[in-house]
Amino acid sequence: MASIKIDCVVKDSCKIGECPFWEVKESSLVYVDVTGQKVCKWNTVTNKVKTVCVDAPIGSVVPRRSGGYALALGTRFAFLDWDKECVTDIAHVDKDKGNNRFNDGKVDPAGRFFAGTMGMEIRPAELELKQGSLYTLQADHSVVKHFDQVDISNGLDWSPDHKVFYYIDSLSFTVDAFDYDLQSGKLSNRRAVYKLEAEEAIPDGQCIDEEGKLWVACYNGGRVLRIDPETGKRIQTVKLPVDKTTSCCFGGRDYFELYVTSASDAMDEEWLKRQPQAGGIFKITGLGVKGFAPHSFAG
Ligand SMILES: O=C(O)[C@H](O)[C@@H](O)[C@H](O)[C@H](O)CO
Ligand SMILES: [Zn+2]
Repeated sequence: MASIKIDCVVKDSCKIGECPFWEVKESSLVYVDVTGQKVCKWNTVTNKVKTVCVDAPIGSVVPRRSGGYALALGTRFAFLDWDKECVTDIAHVDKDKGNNRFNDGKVDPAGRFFAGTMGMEIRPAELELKQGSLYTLQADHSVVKHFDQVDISNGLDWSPDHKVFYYIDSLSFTVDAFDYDLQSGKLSNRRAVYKLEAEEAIPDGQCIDEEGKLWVACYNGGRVLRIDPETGKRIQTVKLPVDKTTSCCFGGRDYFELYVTSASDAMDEEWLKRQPQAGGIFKITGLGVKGFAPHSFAG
């Protein structure tokens, strides 16, 4: 097996880099800076980062079949025309919760956009609890609410056979699974499949590989974990040179590279001096396993 290599490939520092996905047609990585209020695209060929500023904290960006992107922005689902840098609002959630914002999101294999909300943080992981919900934006632009009582809605993905939905509510310190009905988009039978150890800190973003194992980024844990959801065991730990690893996705040639986002928010000068790459994007090669192309929102 090739040895694992970790490179900081984007040095421009995000406050909270999040929600990366690979865009094959431009060999680019698209991601957000949540509190920096930016959608970013790093072109791996030109090595340039292009950003579009938005008007609220942005939880997630996903590709859209008809072109451009769908966003979970503030408490709105919206569309982004990348070339015109134009955002169009589509639907509003959590109208009764003025202090909420969207967080992580991803598109299911049928083209539904899943994204969850949370209360606004005073500091990382310090917020009013149980304010969040998990939502789906359907292809017809209607919104479905799956459940509420969420602390920090975070990483999500689907099993390779599409029968299981994996989900992280960060402050439960577990990775959960639901039975998934792809036909209806309904979730049932919630259970925990992995409980984080103390040094793994806070579970944040996640993605699945072709073997059905989960890669979980650990906020304040400076690592990504590979979890076997069938056995509930951790198979592998890959440590990174920054503590605030936030999310990950597969990309690059044949989806063999794992890209990891990170945050620099709430780090003092001394901490930033020790970890000057905080907020950067990292590429991990040599894992010997590949992931999937992202799905695009159908509407
Ligand atoms: O990266 C995210 O998903 C959130 O936007 C962050 O706010 C972190 O999850 C949180 O700070 C960890 O506690
Ligand atoms: Zn996250």
